[in-house]
Amino acid sequence: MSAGSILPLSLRSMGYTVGGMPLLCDVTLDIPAGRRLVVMGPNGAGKSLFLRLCHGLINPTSGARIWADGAERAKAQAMVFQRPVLLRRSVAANINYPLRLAGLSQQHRATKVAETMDRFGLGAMADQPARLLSGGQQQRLALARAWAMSPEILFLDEPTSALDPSATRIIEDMVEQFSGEGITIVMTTHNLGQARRLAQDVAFLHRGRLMEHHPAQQFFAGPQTPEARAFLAGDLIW
Ligand SMILES: Nc1ncnc2c1ncn2[C@@H]1O[C@H](COP(=O)(O)OP(=O)(O)OP(=O)(O)O)[C@@H](O)[C@H]1O
Repeated sequence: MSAGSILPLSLRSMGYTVGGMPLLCDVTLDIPAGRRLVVMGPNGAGKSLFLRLCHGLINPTSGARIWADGAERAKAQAMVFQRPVLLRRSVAANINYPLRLAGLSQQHRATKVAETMDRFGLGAMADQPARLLSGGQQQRLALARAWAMSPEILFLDEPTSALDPSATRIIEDMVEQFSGEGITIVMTTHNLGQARRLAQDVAFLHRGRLMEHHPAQQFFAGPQTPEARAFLAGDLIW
């Protein structure tokens, strides 16, 4: 952990119960800086909930989510969803808006927006309405906008599940670039090939429980629970 870092993120017996129904139970896990963690599991396992709890969109109803800097909701983090949430504004304005909310000066913002568009090939679309971009371009913009906020950790909830293979490839390349810059990645995916390509660590959830948390090689070579074995074999849908 570097001085002032928000990482590791420590989850201690974290749970989330709604209306007496436990949706996530007793998750204990450390997310250290600089790793790519892929969260896997069948439909309804609790993957999205896990990400939303980590990011702070919702709070655990039991246990704890502890950022290393002690903040209740760490600032140096961002989340990107399966369907990008974009403003009815231009591409450039979409990147600019959260920077303004974060209090960056106009000059600093202008530099950052230009750098971001240039870096991710969005310059030619700067003035286009963001919502008219293709799905792949919109997701590229959502990731670029998140990157512009200089996050230490980025949560990605099935970022490519609505995209075709070439758009998926671009997003995977971006994830690898972010990771190469030291940004910690936590992402969910249903795509086993993608998980194998991107994961350094795997957390496997089933019915709201963390069944396995291992380095990716170990998980794929020898899953330890019958549920994870069945999942990797394509035999566990729920
Ligand atoms: N606010 C809520 N109130 C009640 N139930 C919820 C709420 N949020 C999620 N759930 C339920 O919790 C379970 C886990 O949902 P979650 O979206 O995290 O699953 P997931 O692993 O991401 O699934 P999928 O792979 O299908 O996207 C599901 O059964 C879902 O219906």
